Amino acid sequence: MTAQLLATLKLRGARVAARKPVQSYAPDDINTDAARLAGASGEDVADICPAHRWYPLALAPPMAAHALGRGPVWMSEIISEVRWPADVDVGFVETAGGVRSPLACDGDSLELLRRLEVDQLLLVADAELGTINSVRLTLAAVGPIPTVVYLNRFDPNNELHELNRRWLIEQDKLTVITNVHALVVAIEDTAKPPGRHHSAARTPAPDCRAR
Ligand SMILES: C[C@H](N)[C@H](N)CCCCCC(=O)O
Repeated sequence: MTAQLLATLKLRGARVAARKPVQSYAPDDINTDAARLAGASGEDVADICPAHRWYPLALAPPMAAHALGRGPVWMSEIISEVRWPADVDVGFVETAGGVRSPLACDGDSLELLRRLEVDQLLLVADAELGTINSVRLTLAAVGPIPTVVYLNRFDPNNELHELNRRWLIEQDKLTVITNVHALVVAIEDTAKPPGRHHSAARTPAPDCRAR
């Protein structure tokens, strides 16, 4: 979804950039998140996610790093590796998992958003049963960051999807978007260049003891 969003913004003339500070993925996944983002933004994939932050194992990144025998992942390091080109209108930071999913031994996606001073959250949620709970829990964790909720795989003919959408708008007073074109318009209306960024195991525990 982020890749489609980037590609559409770019087609409409915006200078876009994406960052994925760390990625983990199934070893047979040849189209990683960073590769998809690079295909959409036109950037070098290593600018999106440095090669040494690729962990080919479907676990949270610090767990994957440990299981692969790689060094520990630290928040300060992955944050210091996030650099933006000078001439960008909209920058996206893509996290991994949910906001409380570990990104590093000493921090999660929520901490990344805070430390990067993200000024807008694009919360991608499933349109299906359970979405209201997960949206509410996420927003409770995140606190007062302007947020757009995007309901992924929304089918307007699906009554549950439509009831979920209306509940989040009417009861929770959220901005809820269900198609990429409406999302593009919302982002174009509110985008600020990054600097203020925009956005978005069964193995042994990782060794996070020593730096
Ligand atoms: C491998 C997968 N696609 C993601 N990159 C990692 C998701 C980690 C979730 C961890 C958790 O919250 O328990």
